Amino acid sequence: MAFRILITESISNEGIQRLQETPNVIVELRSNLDFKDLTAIIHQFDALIVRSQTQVTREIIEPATNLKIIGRAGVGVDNIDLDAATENGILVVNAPNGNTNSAAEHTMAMLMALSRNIPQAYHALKQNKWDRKQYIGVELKDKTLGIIGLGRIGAEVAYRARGQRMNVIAYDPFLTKEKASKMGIEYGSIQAVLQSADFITVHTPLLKETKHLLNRDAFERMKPGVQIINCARGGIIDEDALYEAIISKKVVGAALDVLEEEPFLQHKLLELPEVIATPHLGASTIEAQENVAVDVCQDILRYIHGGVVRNPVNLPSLDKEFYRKIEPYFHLGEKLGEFLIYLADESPEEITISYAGDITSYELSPLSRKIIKGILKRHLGTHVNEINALYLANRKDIQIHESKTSTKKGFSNLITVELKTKSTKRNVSGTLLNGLGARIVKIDHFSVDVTPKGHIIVIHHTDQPGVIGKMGSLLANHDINIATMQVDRSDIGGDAIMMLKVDKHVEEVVLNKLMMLEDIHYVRAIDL
Ligand SMILES: NC(=O)C1=CN([C@@H]2O[C@H](COP(=O)(O)OP(=O)(O)OC[C@H]3O[C@@H](n4cnc5c(N)ncnc54)[C@H](O)[C@@H]3O)[C@@H](O)[C@H]2O)C=CC1
Ligand SMILES: O=C(O)CCC(=O)C(=O)O
Repeated sequence: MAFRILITESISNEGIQRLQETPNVIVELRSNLDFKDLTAIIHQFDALIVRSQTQVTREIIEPATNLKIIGRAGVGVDNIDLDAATENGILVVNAPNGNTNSAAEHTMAMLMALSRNIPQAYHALKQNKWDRKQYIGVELKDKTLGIIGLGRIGAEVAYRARGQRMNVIAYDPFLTKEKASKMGIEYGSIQAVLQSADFITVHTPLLKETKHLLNRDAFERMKPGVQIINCARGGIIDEDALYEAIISKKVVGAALDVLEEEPFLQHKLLELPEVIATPHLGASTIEAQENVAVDVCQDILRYIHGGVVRNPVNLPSLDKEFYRKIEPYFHLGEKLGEFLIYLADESPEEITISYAGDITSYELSPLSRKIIKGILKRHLGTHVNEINALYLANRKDIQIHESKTSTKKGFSNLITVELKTKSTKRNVSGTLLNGLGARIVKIDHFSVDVTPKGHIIVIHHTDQPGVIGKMGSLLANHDINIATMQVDRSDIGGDAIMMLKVDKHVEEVVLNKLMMLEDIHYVRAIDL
């Protein structure tokens, strides 16, 4: 079946072409959709690509029953309801690197236009006013630029501002004094930035914690005559507080590329002569648009081809080399989860995943997600995937524990998954045998050696002469061929387990007959 991609905003052809050239991919460009149209057609698509204007809310995501991936051609994902995407198992990818330069350059353009009143002077000239007194500016040299948020763009702005011979002071929760000093800038608390800067530029994402970061209280702490730049997100600045600070002359200029509601046309801030603005142009360069379109489209193609996406937003990111090494364990882990859930008679309450041996040198959370997916998918079906596995487990009040030890437990690598229900605990262990692939090597306290693939019957019985024979005859009577058999027991005449690999699915009626045989405690038919 074709993979259908909907693109709702203008993105560079460089990216679109790559999608269009891929066999079995259908691309629809629909930049004129309103909310209602989008809600009505979204179920037809496997992927959605947006920039910053399309609001991908829960109301869009919930009817998107076929949607698997949302690509954001840019950095900020505040227009996408990530919780709703994660809950619905939809991967979100973005393009975080492609527009860094452009946004940093735009910030510098705004800073310079602001300090020299360029837009206002140009506007006056266009109205035949030759006014040189009104538009006296200030030099940037030796002024202090305060940067709040020293990530990709903030750091690029810092380097450029140093080039303008400005002093730079920055606050970012991840910035250290050492890192700041290596960059030739000063490390400061947010208060220090607010109090000492002549110009303040914000470069954080819009989050709960950064909403109205520059509020009345923040403006009060600033130096009189400060100027403000926002090329990040509307909402980081409280617009009413900024308006008041300009009216009171505390703030003498503001350059805004973004406002809380976009598109913005008739905003009270735009009426103030101290405010200059652009219509969210930070990333609007040929280069940035090509970069982000190519990056996001390539990630969508990687997804289609089963590869590792580079810029996942709601999944841990995996590097290619790491993925190559851990991928065989993904298969084993998911199969262990699928196997184990068949042994549980009640709903799972706790899942404990224990890793032992060399595998513990890797970051294991992606593997744990696969195992949990394997456990949940028997009851939740294809709805569960590695994106929402943790969320769904959480919603079902299943506790997840993970432990690891580099000490080898009989195998160079061993994964043990334990499933606790109200009345039982069952566990299964698996390993990757060098050159031989995945094996289940332990079920509860019994040792086995079974490939986690195909049709398997697990029989728990009492170790008695004749049990195996009766089983074999019953299966033969139903035309079920046994391919391999494994038996282990705790002691002579004690608890025993039998694992039969058979050539076809075993029907319920046959299982019931097996259960009726003497000395049988339980029987499970597992299809992996
Ligand atoms: N105007 C435009 O067209 C564009 C806007 N952007 C926006 O620019 C912003 C920055 O983008 P990037 O630098 O790529 O992101 P980034 O993720 O590389 O950097 C964000 C930084 O903000 C810091 N931060 C988070 N909370 C903070 C807080 N409370 N106080 C101080 N720092 C905090 C983070 O630690 C991080 O270092 C984003 O909001 C993004 O959406 C990005 C590209 C273009
Ligand atoms: O031009 C765009 O799509 C907006 C870019 C942007 O704001 C971002 O990447 O966060």
